Amino acid sequence: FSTFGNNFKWQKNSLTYRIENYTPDMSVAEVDNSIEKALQVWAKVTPLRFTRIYSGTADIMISFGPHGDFYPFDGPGNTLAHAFAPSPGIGGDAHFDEDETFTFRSNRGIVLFIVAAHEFGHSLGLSHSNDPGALMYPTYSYRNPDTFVLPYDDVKGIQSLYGSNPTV
Ligand SMILES: CC(C)C[C@H](CS(C)(=N)=N)C(=O)N[C@H]1Cc2cn(c3ccccc23)CCCCCCNC1=O
Ligand SMILES: [Ca+2]
Ligand SMILES: [Zn+2]
Ligand SMILES: [Zn+2]
Repeated sequence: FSTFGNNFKWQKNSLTYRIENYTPDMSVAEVDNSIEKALQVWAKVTPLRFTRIYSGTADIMISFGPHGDFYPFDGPGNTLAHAFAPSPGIGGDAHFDEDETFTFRSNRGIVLFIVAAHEFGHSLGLSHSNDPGALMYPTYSYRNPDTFVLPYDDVKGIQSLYGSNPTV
């Protein structure tokens, strides 16, 4: 695993997130569920807790499609999404490329849950791993969201920043 360094981590365990808009590829409920599960992947192994807000500025602002920062997207395939390391403002935000076809669990598209879990790794301070089985490996690979378990390399990485879950 690798991180952006110890000064690129949240100084609080309670974080807010906001889903600013939706992809037409999936139902609202499927997008909400994919995002919530992707955040729970990280909450399960750390003291981090996530609260959804519906207006104003959240720590993690989630959006699909054109979004006016310096990283325009690149059409279907290629880069699927990007996210910013912890910091005020755009830090933590996750942007998904609307040119992708996102799916809930089908491998006939890009599984939003997997991409979101990877992006939130960045939002929390992880950069890439060279372990091909790691969630934070630089390239996407299909995994069934219903049976997904966070690989150990990613658990070590996130716990190196935030420690383990005090309730288990
Ligand atoms: C890990 C993801 C969830 C997030 C990362 C982006 S990020 C910033 N969050 N680390 C991602 O999109 N990686 C590319 C990397 C990539 C693979 N290829 C590419 C061809 C061109 C450009 C990029 C790529 C080869 C062809 C396959 C293209 C489709 C899949 N794309 C990827 O896996
Ligand atoms: Ca793309
Ligand atoms: Zn962006
Ligand atoms: Zn990445």
